[in-house]
Amino acid sequence: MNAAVIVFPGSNRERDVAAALRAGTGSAPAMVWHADTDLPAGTDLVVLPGGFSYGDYLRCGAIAARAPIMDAVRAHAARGGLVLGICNGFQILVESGLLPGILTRNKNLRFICKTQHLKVERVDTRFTSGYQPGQVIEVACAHGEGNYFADPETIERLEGDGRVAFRYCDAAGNVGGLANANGSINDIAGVYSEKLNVLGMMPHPENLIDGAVGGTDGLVLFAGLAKAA
Ligand SMILES: NC(=O)CC[C@H](N)C(=O)O
Repeated sequence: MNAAVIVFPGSNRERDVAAALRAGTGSAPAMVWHADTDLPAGTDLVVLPGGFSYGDYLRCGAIAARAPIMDAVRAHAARGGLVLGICNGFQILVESGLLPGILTRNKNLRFICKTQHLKVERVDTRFTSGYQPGQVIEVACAHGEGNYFADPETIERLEGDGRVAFRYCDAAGNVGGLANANGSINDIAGVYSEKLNVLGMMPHPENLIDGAVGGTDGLVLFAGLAKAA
C-alpha cells in the first residue's frame, strides 16, 4: 500500500504514524511537506498526523487546513482515496470541510493525556475491517481540543448514516459517563465522511502498535487498511 504522511510545521506524531504504517502495512510511507502541492503518484492513503500544526494558533488545525498540500488532499478524497486524520489531523479535516462538525476545548478546559477505551461502531469499513463487531479497544489520548460538536441535524445524519466510527467507553464497553472525558456530543471519538473513505479520530491508534508498550489495538487499524487497499 502507498501511504503519504503530511508533515506540517508543528506536527509531532508523524514519525509515530510512519512506524505504525511500517509495522501494519509492511511498507514505509512517503513524508510530504505541507508546502508541496502534489501527492506522490499512486498514493492510496493520506495520513494527517497529530501534533500542534502552526502552534495551534487561531484554532487547532485552522491554518493547516489552508496549507498548499490540502487541495491535493481534497482532490484525493473526492476521487474516493483514503484519508486518515488523527487528533490534530482530525481537527484539520473538520477545519478543511472534509468532515462535518468542530473540535472545541475539552469540557474540563485541560489537556487530557491518558489511555482510553473506544467502542468500534462498525467493522465493514476499510479502516475497521480488522476489528470484531462491538469490540472495545484501547488507544492513547493526548489533546486539548477534542470536544466534538455538531448541530442537531448533522448529528442525526451522522448517526442515521452510520458515520460514527468510534465512541468513548469504559473497559466493559459502557459508552459515555466518565469515559467521555472531553465532553464530545454522543460520546463521538471518530467520524467518517459520506463515502466512508475519510476517517477523523481524536485518539491515537499509532501509539498502540507494540505488545511490549501498551498493546496492539491500534496496529489492527493499519494492518486492516493494507488489506483493504
Ligand atoms: N496530539 C495532538 O494531535 C494534539 C492536537 C491539538 N494540538 C490539541 O491539543 O488538541
